Formats: sequence, C-alpha cells, structure tokens
Amino acid sequence: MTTLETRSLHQCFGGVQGFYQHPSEIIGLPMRFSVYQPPQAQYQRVPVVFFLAGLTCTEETFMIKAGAQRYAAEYGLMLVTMDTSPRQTGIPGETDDWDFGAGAGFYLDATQSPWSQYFRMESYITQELRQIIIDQFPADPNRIGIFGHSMGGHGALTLALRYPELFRSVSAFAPICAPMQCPWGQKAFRHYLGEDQSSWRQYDATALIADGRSISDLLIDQGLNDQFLTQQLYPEALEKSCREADQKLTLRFHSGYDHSYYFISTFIGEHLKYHREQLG
Ligand SMILES: N[C@@H](CCC(=O)N[C@@H](CS)C(=O)NCC(=O)O)C(=O)O
Repeated sequence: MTTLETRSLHQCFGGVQGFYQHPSEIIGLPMRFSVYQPPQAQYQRVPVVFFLAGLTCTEETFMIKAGAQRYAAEYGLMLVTMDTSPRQTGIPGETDDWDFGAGAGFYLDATQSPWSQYFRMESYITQELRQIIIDQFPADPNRIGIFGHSMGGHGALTLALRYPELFRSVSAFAPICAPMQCPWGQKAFRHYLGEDQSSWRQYDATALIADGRSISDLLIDQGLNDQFLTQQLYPEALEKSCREADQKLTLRFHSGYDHSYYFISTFIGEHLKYHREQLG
C-alpha cells in the first residue's frame, strides 16, 4: 500500500479537509491530491465524488474556491481532487505553455514520447488514486461519482463514458465538450496522442457518444458570459450528439456567468445534490 504523506489537515464544517502527497507508481513521480471527509465519514463509509479541475489548477484550487465542503457535509459526500498533471518531469518545455504540459494533463494516457513516460492521468485516477481512496479512507467503493470543470469537465465526461463501472454519476461545469474540434484539445491531443486522429475519438465526449458509449444521466451547467465558450467548449456539439444517440442530458445555460470559480460556487450545491441522489 502506498505511503501517504499528510501535508495538512483542517477541520471544516464538522469534517476534515486533508492535503496529501505520495510516490505514484503509475506516474513515476510524487503526486498530490486532497480529500474532504464529511462528518458522516467518522462512523460509516460514505459516497465519494471526484472533482477534476481545469487548466492551470492544482489539487488545492477546487477545495479553496468552490465552497463545496458546506454541501458535502450536508449530503454526507466525500470529495476528492487531484493535481491536473505530473509536475517537474524534466521534459523540456513542460512549463512553457499554460494550456499544455504542466497543469494541463487532459486526463488521458499519453502515447507519444516524451510525454508518455509520465503523463498518465487516466490510469492514475481510475486505478491508483481510486484504490488509495477505497483502501485508506472511509469511502464506499460502489458509490463513486465524477465531475469537473473545463478541461476537468472533459475529463469527467470521458472517464465516465469509458469507465461506467467505476463512476455511477457524472456532471460538469463548462466542459470542453468536443476537444477534437477546439484549439486546446487539438494542441494537447497532437502532442500527447500523435497525428492519427482516430486515436483521439476515445478522449472526446461528443465522439464517444456518437460511437455508442452512454451513461445513465448527465448534468452540465454553462455560463453564457464564459470567455472560452465559443472558441473552446462547444456544448452544442455534445447536445447534438446526445440527441442523435438518445443520451439523456440536462444542459443548462446561465446568462451573465463567466468561466470562473464564482460560476462554479454558484451551482456547486445543486451538483452535489444531484450526485447524492444519483449515488443513492
Ligand atoms: N491562465 C489563463 C486562464 C486559465 C483558466 O481560466 N483556468 C481555469 C480553468 S480552464 C481555472 O479554473 N483557473 C483557476 C482559477 O480560476 O482559480 C488565462 O490567463 O487566461
């Protein structure tokens, strides 16, 4: 069992907010993550929701900015967040861009050198981190959901579609819905996955649904004043794919809201309520 280094613990809404680091076998480097344990976790295993953050974020961003712990305590949900990529890999140029490399792992397993040696966030989350949460925290392994924001919304959608046996509920804030079609996704996929676009489809929620993958339900919130909406996010492409495939989708547009955590914190309570209901 991997040894966790506890970086800090904080009492929060009757539960415990913890920040951890461990030597990751799958990444081959130290990885950081954080867990909020609600008060109910003191005496029983509780349902869990993984949150995947967006570009430039770390394992701290959501826990500091989303205001989620109040609702997690109310609904008895454990929250798990992780860093958005491996760090300090030594790969030349890994910190040159804010939308690629460090802070931009895109929740996939890279196949192209040099990234493929370390950038394996898909396996890290679905195998190693999931197992740590089940083994070392009072988590109910049969009630795990996933959600995320922007790049992390893309991650939540694609991991839920690819691993329906692992994640029983899914939602997203302003997700990158069709990464094969937008500049952020094309840049990342070209470097991580190579030029052959047939290998990109498995990491594109709109394509996965068109190719027959499905999930029981899906909730997405999107601000209409989001500075990335028209260039990068393409919710209408996902909506079309869902409609054609008969995939259930609740896509809500909100006038005035931008891409920030002010938007996320406004709707976080509704997302956690949704996950609590879906997870039973
Ligand atoms: N660094 C970019 C913005 C990156 C950005 O907006 N990241 C989003 C996710 S895509 C985020 O959550 N940032 C962290 C924050 O708002 O605290 C810029 O300067 O335009």
